[in-house]
Amino acid sequence: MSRLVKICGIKDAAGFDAVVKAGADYVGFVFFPPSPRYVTSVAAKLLSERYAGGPKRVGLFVNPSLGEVDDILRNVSLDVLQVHGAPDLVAALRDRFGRPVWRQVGVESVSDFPAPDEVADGFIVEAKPPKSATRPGGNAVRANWDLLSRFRPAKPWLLAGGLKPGNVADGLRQTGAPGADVSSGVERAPGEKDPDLIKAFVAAVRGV
Ligand SMILES: O=C(O)c1ccccc1N[C@@H]1O[C@H](COP(=O)(O)O)[C@@H](O)[C@H]1O
Repeated sequence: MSRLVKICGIKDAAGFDAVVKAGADYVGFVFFPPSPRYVTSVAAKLLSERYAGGPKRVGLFVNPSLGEVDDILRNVSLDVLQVHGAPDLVAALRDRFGRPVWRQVGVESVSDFPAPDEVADGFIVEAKPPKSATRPGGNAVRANWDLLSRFRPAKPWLLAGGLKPGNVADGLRQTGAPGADVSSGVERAPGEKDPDLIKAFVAAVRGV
């Protein structure tokens, strides 16, 4: 089985070009202003236009209003919406925008696993944020892989949280996840992507 790979938090041309060159399946733009990876929709559009084809564009939102997502989609074409928010919000976004919506979920126990009847098109699964965190994701915290080896949803999902080139293969094997999503593990400083780490991360996923 070929695993999927998403590189999230791209905000400049060097990072975008590295994702394309490495052959990742998805590139993520963070539309959450407090994040060091925040990018405007205009900047995301300019980056997206650097290549025809290439990775699918994922927009990351934290509890957005429908109006906010609408404004962003007027500027940049996104293939997938990745959302921190309740299942009801996911359903509303799917209805309104007619494109796949993935819900980002923090898991600490089996009771945090999404319900089998959730309408999301997929899940990004990571650890819950530490109490001191200023954002709900992208905190470089590794999920409980042993717990996730019991997560077998009917929908596609990506393992996230604290992944790096050196641990992603183990994470995928141990959890059986169909793919991986990374942000801080391919950075040299918060928000600054490192092309060599992006290349190494994608190669590590492809090697599983
Ligand atoms: O990256 C962010 O700044 C961010 C902000 C708000 C919500 C999610 C965010 N990132 C996502 O979190 C996971 C794990 O990231 P990491 O590899 O541990 O840094 C990933 O899906 C990011 O896209």
